[in-house]
Amino acid sequence: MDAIGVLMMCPMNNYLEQELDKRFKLFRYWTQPKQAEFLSQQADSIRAVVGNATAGANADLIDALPKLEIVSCFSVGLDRVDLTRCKEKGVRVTNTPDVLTDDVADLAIGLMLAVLRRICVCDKYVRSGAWKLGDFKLTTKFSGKRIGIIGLGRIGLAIAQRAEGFDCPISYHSRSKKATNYTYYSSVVKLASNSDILVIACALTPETTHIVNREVIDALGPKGVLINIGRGPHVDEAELVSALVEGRLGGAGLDVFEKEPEVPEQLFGLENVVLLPHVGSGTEETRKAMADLVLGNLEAHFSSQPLLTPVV
Ligand SMILES: O=CC(=O)O
Repeated sequence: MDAIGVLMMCPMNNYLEQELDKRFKLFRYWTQPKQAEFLSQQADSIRAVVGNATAGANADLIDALPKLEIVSCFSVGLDRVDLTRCKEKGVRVTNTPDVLTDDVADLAIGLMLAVLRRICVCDKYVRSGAWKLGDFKLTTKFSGKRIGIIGLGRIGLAIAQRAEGFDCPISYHSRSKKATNYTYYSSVVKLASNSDILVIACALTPETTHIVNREVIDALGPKGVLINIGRGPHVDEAELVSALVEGRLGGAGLDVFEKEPEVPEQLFGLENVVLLPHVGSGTEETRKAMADLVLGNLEAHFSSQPLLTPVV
């Protein structure tokens, strides 16, 4: 039997790439100089697409691949996959939930601590020799701060559980109230006005795009801190930047940006902002577990076994 054609959309993980190469006929989309031509030439041999948070499968790609059976995402977020088109065409979709929850939640707490305690600025202070000239200024206590979480799914819940260890009261906003003792707000603005730290941990959908807008930022206020470990487009970034520059927001810890890897340069000089290059799940352990899930889903699909983490 001919090897099964798998199209990988962009470089994402060396181990995953090597294993795909061993088990399938792997096409690397990013190495194709003429992608439209390549797609029409290989249209009949590609049966799977492997995408991630940067490049997935949009309607054009799905339509260009008539033999496509499965999109296996090396990410938990599926905002780069046209799920509606996949459903229409009977294309299965999988992602990598659970295995990355700890890392993303750990990083969210790390960002809160880094922003409030100015950890990155302190590090620069020591390295630059400034400490010899005087002590670092006082910062803001983290333990006990009121945490508001947008999205109480797996990751939101893991953040809440960690923050409880710091005696932080937890509230949340989600589409519906959950069976928990945390305080529920049906409005994001109300959540923000009752939080010291607002964390974005929901999926990116048309409904959650710019869920953090000027009104929410103003409700969080000049002492409030925004943490985004979700997706850049959850936040109206132009509003965020002006609020930070004008001192209308107390600080921000951002792992994601609207047009990453482009990051607004106005943020570079701000001490109350911590900027990370979308590394929520970026540990050796977790990326290996994510790769194994992608491979496991593909193997299951092509041997007619139940998918490990089906979405569609
Ligand atoms: O951003 C990363 C993911 O969705 O897994």
